[in-house]
Amino acid sequence: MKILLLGKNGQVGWELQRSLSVLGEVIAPERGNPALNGDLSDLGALKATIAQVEPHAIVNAAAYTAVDKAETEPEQAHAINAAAAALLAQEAAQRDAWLVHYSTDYVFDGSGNTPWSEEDATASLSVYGQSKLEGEKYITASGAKHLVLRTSWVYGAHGNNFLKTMLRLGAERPELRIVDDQIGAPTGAELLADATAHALRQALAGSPALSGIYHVAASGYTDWRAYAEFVFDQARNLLPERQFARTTPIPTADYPTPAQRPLNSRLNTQHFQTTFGLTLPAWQQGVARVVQEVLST
Ligand SMILES: NC(=O)C1=CN([C@@H]2O[C@H](COP(=O)(O)OP(=O)(O)OC[C@H]3O[C@@H](n4cnc5c(N)ncnc54)[C@H](OP(=O)(O)O)[C@@H]3O)[C@@H](O)[C@H]2O)C=CC1
Ligand SMILES: Cc1cn([C@H]2C[C@H](O)[C@@H](COP(=O)(O)OP(=O)(O)O[C@H]3O[C@@H](C)C(=O)[C@@H](O)[C@H]3O)O2)c(=O)[nH]c1=O
Ligand SMILES: [Mg+2]
Repeated sequence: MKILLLGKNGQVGWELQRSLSVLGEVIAPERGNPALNGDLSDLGALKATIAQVEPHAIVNAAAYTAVDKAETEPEQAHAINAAAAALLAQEAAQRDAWLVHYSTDYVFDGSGNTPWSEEDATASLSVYGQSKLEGEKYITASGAKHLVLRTSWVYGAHGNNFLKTMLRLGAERPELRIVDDQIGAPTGAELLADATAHALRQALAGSPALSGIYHVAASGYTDWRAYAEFVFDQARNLLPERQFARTTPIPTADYPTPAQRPLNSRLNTQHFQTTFGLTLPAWQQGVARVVQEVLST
């Protein structure tokens, strides 16, 4: 079993190097390596890499994830999140290989307050979300066997994310103003990588009928301010001698950003849990572990 992993140095890619290793040989090219190039902005090189590896499964954890920057770099976001996804799907279809790909809560407009299901209508508010949505559409239309895993608010000890930003800023400043009207589930890169490996194992052994879009996120939900407050509570318990910022809740209108973000990012994960027989734990569990890991390094 050969698995081609793209984006090995990202939050999720880093954890996939570990979690996929029990399924077979994981080949994870660096981008820009002339011998085996994993650059998603070079479609010719990407095609050659796939031809050289002849994988049974392609797992794509690479993406353009700079949400605000994407507003002024739509071509780059589109190239990585949509055009490269289309090529991966085409190459997977030709070889009858599985394609695992990640998408986002930002494909939704964030209306209402109930969790979004897979079949709910998409309407992205941002360039990033639109580019991810386009990538999804290419994949689902390609005929390739696919697992498109939509997730939310990813964090991990490795890489950049809101949790680590909070620990850094919270140690420097007395007060942080944080939005409390955007709700969602912080999802650990470790959880996502483990869930991916379990689902892919079943997909490889099972039927193409498992092919589809799935929502995969930790259970429960919070808002960004309450999430930050939980992070600081954990941090204060671990390091009582240190000071961490107090947080002040603000509405999204008071925190202007280039990209508009959905207010309701909750994802209904029932379909994923029942299809693959997995239980997605409460978001607090992984956050507590990663706070501990980050503060001990
Ligand atoms: N982060 C989040 O909160 C969420 C992420 N997702 C999705 O989950 C997936 C994984 O995200 P996450 O791990 O957080 O992302 P990261 O931003 O941590 O990692 C993305 C990786 O993609 C790589 N990459 C970017 N451009 C290219 C390129 N042209 N060629 C090759 N590699 C490239 C980056 O490389 P380099 O390090 O060199 O820049 C980086 O290692 C993505 O599909 C993302 O859209 C979904 C919901 C939430
Ligand atoms: C740093 C900071 C952020 N915020 C707000 C801004 C924003 O609404 C929210 C989160 O900020 P971030 O920039 O970390 O979030 P963002 O980069 O938009 O995170 C998103 O990334 C992409 C890749 C996804 O797919 C999404 O699921 C989501 O995780 O917190 C504050 O209110 N105060 C602050 O001090
Ligand atoms: Mg970000």
